[in-house]
Amino acid sequence: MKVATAATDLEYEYIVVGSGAGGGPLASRLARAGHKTLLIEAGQDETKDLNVTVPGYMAAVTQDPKIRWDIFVNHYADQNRAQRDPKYTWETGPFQYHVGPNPPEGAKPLGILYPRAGTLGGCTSHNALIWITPHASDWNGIAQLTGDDSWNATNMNQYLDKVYEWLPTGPTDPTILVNDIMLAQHYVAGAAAIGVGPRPVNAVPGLANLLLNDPNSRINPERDETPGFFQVPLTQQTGSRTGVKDFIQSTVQGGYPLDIRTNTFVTKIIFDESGDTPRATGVEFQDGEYLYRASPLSVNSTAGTPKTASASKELIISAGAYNTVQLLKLSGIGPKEELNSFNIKVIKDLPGVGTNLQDRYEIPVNVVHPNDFPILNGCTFDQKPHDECLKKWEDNPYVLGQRGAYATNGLAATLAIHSATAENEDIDVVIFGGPVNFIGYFPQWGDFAIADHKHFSWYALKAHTRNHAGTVQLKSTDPFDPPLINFNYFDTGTTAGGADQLDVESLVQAINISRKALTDYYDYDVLGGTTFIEQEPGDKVTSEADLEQYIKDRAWGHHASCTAPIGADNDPNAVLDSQFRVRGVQNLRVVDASVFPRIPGIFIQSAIYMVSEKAADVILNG
Ligand SMILES: Cc1cc2nc3c(=O)[nH]c(=O)nc-3n(C[C@H](O)[C@H](O)[C@H](O)COP(=O)(O)OP(=O)(O)OC[C@H]3O[C@@H](n4cnc5c(N)ncnc54)[C@H](O)[C@@H]3O)c2cc1C
Repeated sequence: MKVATAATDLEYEYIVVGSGAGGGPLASRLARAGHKTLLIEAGQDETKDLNVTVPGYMAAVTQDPKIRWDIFVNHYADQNRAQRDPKYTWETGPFQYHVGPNPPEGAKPLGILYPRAGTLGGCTSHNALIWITPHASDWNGIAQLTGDDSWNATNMNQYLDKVYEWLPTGPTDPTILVNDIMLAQHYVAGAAAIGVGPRPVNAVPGLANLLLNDPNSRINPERDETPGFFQVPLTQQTGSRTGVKDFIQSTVQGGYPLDIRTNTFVTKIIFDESGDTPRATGVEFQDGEYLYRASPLSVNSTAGTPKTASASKELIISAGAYNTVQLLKLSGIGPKEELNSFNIKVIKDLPGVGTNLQDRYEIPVNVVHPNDFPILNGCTFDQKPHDECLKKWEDNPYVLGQRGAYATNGLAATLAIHSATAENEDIDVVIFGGPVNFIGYFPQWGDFAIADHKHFSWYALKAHTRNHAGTVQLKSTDPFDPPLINFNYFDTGTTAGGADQLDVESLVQAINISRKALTDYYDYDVLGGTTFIEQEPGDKVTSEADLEQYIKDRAWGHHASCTAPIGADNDPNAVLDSQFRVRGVQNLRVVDASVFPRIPGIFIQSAIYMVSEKAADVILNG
């Protein structure tokens, strides 16, 4: 890969900061249009690492010290309340953690782990690969809010086509699943719980048929509202992870003028203030591995000397929902009071920067069987010579069905539901099933999730959540210090019109459906799967009130977004206009998960990729 090295090299037409879902496609498109473009990435290129390429390692990759950033967030400002979550984490030494109650003397409270990736491809290089495209209402909402018709869903379709030019996707091969009868029994029961299960005698072929249902169907005009049982499309091709990393690399290999500068951390945006309106002209950065203090390898890192790079046309910030906010604020773009309190010179008072933080709410029902799921036989998830599933994956590179368990993320099927408290006609809850013990994120969550092969989770995700009361604020003026992140969950966040309660009720309904799937499992005992015991929430948590408490204590999210939102011209909290331009300054845009006024769809990477393609179109074609 071509790498820009000396500071004197660094004059570009466009600079894009961050190579994730937002920055990667855009930088590639700008270069493919012939523009000299610099893509700056804090992390390094780990795209050949098996942790990244093997879908079955999707938990292991989030623990990889070369890739991971440990960000800790607060679900509740009240720490006593926050600590009701058994995932609440304490620091006992540098990157040494205690999880749960009774921390050792002197341990420092941190909050809830929010995994992030500092690496080429950003979080798309470590995410769970799930590919579910946005709802039409997501785009039409932005069109309505801004009066910019180019956001309407029909027009946005072209950007999905653009993404598919470089991103292969596909579901888990059904033959991998139907060989595991216990797993198949869970899946048919899930289908039965929502009224579409095959008859028991026809369970296995019936399941194979159900797994043909595509949740992203572009043929069904009622796709957004259609409940049912669906396959889960993944960002994979013949069982290897795909993502923007591939598009970036093929752009460089194709000889387009794209320079990638990895191990480079941008600390500040440079403005020319000589005119009436401040104009972004470039960035200050430092070279060095693992500079950000969220990286466990930062303990040994040393920053290089500060350098600069200039952009003659535009600078685009795509550092993700947390880091884009941090960079804007450190550069003088944000709420005046907060900037003043840190003695940061105000370039533009934009009160909305770092507000409006949104996410899903997710919650599991987990059971344990007395025996292992056969699909996981030989899987040790550790790349060691005894990892027979890796051998199978490596020995069968071309045929998806023969690559075995590692050719999937383990979450092969989902129930899609329109909950009783959904805001509109769209599906608003999905419930994924897989042979895993998933209870959310905490240090070493991946090891916990696959510590044995006996667990099964139905885990629910509430889409179109109503809470928009989260914040991202500076902790200090040190650019390597992660910011303060408060989600203000449920009744401590957006409560107008009973918003918090409506979201909780959707999740109670999801738990009840998950439990029905577990009851219906026994209707299919002709398949011969063994019995199980519910562990989470557990048989003592049954009343409505107890279920609500379980959800409020333990829910989590992993689609942080909306912190530098696009909005109407007359909205003082709108950070961006409908063309991604930062209001009140010139030559500066934001393109990543931050840009949404409302959290889109069910899974967010598709929406961000589409937005990135749209931004390229706007920048190149006006
Ligand atoms: C564990 C996990 C699983 C997920 N699974 C799914 C899934 O299955 N499906 C789905 O749709 N979504 C999933 N997501 C969410 C999705 O991957 C992210 O929302 C998406 O990648 C965000 O894109 P982004 O461009 O906003 O930010 P990112 O992808 O985070 O990219 C930002 C990049 O900017 C770099 N950067 C940050 N600050 C600086 C700086 N100052 N200087 C230089 N570089 C910088 C970072 O290193 C990073 O590479 C998951 C997220 C997590 C954490």
